[in-house]
Amino acid sequence: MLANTRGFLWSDVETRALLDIWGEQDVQTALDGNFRNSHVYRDVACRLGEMGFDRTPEQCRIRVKGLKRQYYQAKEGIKKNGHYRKICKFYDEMEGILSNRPQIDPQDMIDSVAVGDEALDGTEEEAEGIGHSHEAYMESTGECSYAEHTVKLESPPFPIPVPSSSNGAGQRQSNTQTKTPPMARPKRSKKRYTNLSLDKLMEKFLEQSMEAEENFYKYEEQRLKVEDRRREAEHLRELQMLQVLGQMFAGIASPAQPSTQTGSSAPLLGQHNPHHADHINHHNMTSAPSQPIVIERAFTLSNLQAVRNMENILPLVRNIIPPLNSKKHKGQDGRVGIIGGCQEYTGAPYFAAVSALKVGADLSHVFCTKDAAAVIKSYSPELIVHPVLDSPNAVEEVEKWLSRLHTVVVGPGLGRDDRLLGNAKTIIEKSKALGIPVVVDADGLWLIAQQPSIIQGYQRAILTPNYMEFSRLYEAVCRDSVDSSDNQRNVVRLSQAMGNVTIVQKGEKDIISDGDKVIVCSHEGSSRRCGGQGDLLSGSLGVLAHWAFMSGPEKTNGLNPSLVAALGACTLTRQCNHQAFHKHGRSTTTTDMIAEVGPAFKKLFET
Ligand SMILES: NC(=O)C1=CN([C@@H]2O[C@H](COP(=O)(O)OP(=O)(O)OC[C@H]3O[C@@H](n4cnc5c(N)ncnc54)[C@H](OP(=O)(O)O)[C@@H]3O)[C@@H](O)[C@H]2O)[C@@H](O)CC1
Ligand SMILES: Nc1ncnc2c1ncn2[C@@H]1O[C@H](COP(=O)(O)OP(=O)(O)OP(=O)(O)O)[C@@H](O)[C@H]1O
Repeated sequence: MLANTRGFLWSDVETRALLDIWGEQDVQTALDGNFRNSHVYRDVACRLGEMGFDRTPEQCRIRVKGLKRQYYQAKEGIKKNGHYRKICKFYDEMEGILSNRPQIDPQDMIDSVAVGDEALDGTEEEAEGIGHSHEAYMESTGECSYAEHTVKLESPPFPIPVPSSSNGAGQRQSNTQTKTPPMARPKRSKKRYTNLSLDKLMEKFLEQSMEAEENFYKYEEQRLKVEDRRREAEHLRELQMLQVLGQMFAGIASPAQPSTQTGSSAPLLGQHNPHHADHINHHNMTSAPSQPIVIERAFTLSNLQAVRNMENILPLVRNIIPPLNSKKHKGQDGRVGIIGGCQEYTGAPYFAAVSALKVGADLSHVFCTKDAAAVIKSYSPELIVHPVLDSPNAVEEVEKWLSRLHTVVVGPGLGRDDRLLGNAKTIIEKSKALGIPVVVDADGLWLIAQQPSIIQGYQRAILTPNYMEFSRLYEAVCRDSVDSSDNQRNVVRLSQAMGNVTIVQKGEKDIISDGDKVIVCSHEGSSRRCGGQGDLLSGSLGVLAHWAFMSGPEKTNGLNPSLVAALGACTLTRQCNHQAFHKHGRSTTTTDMIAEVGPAFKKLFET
């Protein structure tokens, strides 16, 4: 369990908050000289919680341990080669805290590692600073990469000499001795040999650390280049297609509509387009030079004439809806899997799964914990409920079904238990390997905020954060706080940082972006905000995403299928809200909205 949370990302803001608390005089005093410090870290975690950061005492302790390790490594690095400071991002903060404490010479730490049990006589704080160097290094890499990008440090190719310690003095070293400044320390002839070789070991260790770090960045750079090339090729294809479409539209444009065009010539590159509708705005927000702007031109050309308001873009959603006919068999119009549902939350997965059915999926599966399954089944006989998510072989159980599913929706009612989140992570990875569209909502987004790379760059992923979930994601990925004055820019920026994964930021207006284009949906809903509306959205989106990806570019007018699906799901959810509110007013619940899915769908997409 702990292993799952250990690597989870700490944002800079969170780390600074931790350091502020940990660096306080009373905390330091409590830690000083105390071998057992769990009560102190309980207090630290509690205070961190009051600041809005949900961390366990153990996570705080491990994070501090990693930071101390980095700090001592950096300090040692400065002594040795003067440019090792970069390994410790929070060097100044650590220096401010630790320099006020009794000095511990890094060499002492090395000595202590070599003599093993010697550290036991020091405080736990000191022992933490020196032990588990590999783990600490792995943590240190969490500073500049995500958990799965940790750089593995090779063990030294030679054994670390551990002197036999039959001598009691060799086994135990007093507290004061550990803290004695190196100059005043009595010489220990027996250890001199050990110290010398450990010096070399330390140098080698530092060299390997830097080499590993350099390699990591090298590979990361290569990976990004390959990704760029792939995206360029994709853009080129899109461009060609859109140009053809643009020409077609230009050819059929009637002279009776000259006011909708910017003249016979195409709009200037990057020029603001005055014909953007109030409800739906398409912007190419990419500041990259030629290609994306040309795409905007082609895109705008075709859409200037076809898209003027919400009613005009709905045909794209209509296009992707599979026709009903008697030749089809059960399952063909969609088999959706919801990954979520635990003891506390049984409504959310039910809402998502049943909404998927009501939109038009043929089969809707829920993969939940054992204790949630009977409850969810009792809500609806239409759902296929698998009580597997907390079983020891959860992933294998889900995997049996995965290849038959068309979409998975991860997160509604999942909860934040580490084991369930770990299983959800593996299920996402397996879905990606199968190319299945993945919608991530609610607690699934919590997981992604901890480990964005799970979904980063997967273009069939759609994330549906509410404002809170968005801020959490944004801070974790962009290492910045959201700019509340420019939501569209925030959404584009997050999408780009996530490798053009589609983001749907839900709210008063839903902002949808794939990092390249933005759609703003402000279809009329209501002011009733009962819980579960987001689940209706994610379940509907699951089905629409499958239909959109199945349809092909001619049906979506070259627009990213994720954008079309997202616009459809947002519009539908808001319409359901509108209709339900019309009937029930303040007493509207998500169940009332689900009852409106059929009529709302018909009104929006089938008339
Ligand atoms: N019937 C069921 O079974 C349902 C189960 N559900 C399931 O519950 C689980 C947890 O989901 P969650 O959304 O409550 O958790 P999380 O994101 O931590 O939010 C916590 C706090 O964030 C805030 N906040 C929220 N939205 C905001 C906004 N738009 N703008 C600003 N702030 C906002 C708000 O803080 P407050 O206003 O209370 O201070 C809130 O208390 C998840 O599995 C989900 O699927 C739901 O689907 C509902 C139906
Ligand atoms: N202020 C608002 N005005 C109109 N519609 C809104 C508003 N806020 C949210 N919505 C709509 O409600 C739907 C769900 O968004 P919401 O922010 O409630 O999600 P959520 O918090 O994830 O929901 P859940 O309760 O399922 O966790 C979206 O379709 C969104 O468009």
